[in-house]
Amino acid sequence: MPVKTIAFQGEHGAFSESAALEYFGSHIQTLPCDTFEAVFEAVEQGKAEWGIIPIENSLAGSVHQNYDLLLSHALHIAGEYYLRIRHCLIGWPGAKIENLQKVISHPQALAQCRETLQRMGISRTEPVYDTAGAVRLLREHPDPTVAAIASRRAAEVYQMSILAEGIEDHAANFTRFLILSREAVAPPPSQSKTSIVFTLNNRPGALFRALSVFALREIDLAKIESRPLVGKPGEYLFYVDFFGSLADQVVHRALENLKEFAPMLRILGCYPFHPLPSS
Ligand SMILES: O=C(O)C(=O)C[C@]1(C(=O)O)C=C[C@@H](O)C=C1
Repeated sequence: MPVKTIAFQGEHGAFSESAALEYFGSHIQTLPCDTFEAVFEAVEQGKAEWGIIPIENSLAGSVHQNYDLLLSHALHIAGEYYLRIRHCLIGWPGAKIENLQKVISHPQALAQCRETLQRMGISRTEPVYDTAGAVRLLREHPDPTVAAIASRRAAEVYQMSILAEGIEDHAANFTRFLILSREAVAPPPSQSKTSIVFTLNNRPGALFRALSVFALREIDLAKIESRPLVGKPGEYLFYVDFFGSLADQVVHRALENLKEFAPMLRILGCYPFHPLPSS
């Protein structure tokens, strides 16, 4: 059986790569990409069968750029995966936490460890495009006063020392990843989630009315996110995830109802739901 290629943003050792390996299994080939946009393009152009992107974190919140990319590209959400994010403070062998002057990492990782860094007396941080890339940079520029935040795997890949482990501000630190594909997966009959995006005409109660199409049918919402509608200041796109499958009559009826007054409605994907693991 040919090996499947999964595109992810970052370098070998990134959390996105760990999520891909856990979701698909270790027999896959991973394709590092510089940007999230490049992940979407790799899947569109057939360089990878699937893509994997972070969409939200339980401490630092949503990855807004990926909501925007879901809209500007025609890929489908084919799955989701929650990864427990355990951050390490990684430095040069012999480096000491008390001598650190700067910590570099992906902005999401810095945000997830902000309070711990403060407690350690480290106030200077610098964003880098991914966590594993921060460790590689550290390796290329030997300096015992600089450390990176990344996974244990990244420390192993670049053979650097772990100065502290589990430095996230809260142990319940999970990032939800989405799996992207060119083709929509067949709606799973049960235990599914569906993701949609829609616009509304701004009038009193518009969002209340939109959400009532789900509430009246007892469809359980999982997440709502709003993003600016580019070109129409003051207007928004609403991204909603709910429990249920496109194969369910009740979901079908809710979406037909929403279409009656939503100027735009797009289904981003219907996929097997992945439970949040316990921390
Ligand atoms: O930099 C990485 O290792 C990534 O995979 C990116 C990313 C993110 O963008 O949220 C993924 C998981 C963690 O939340 C921190 C960083």
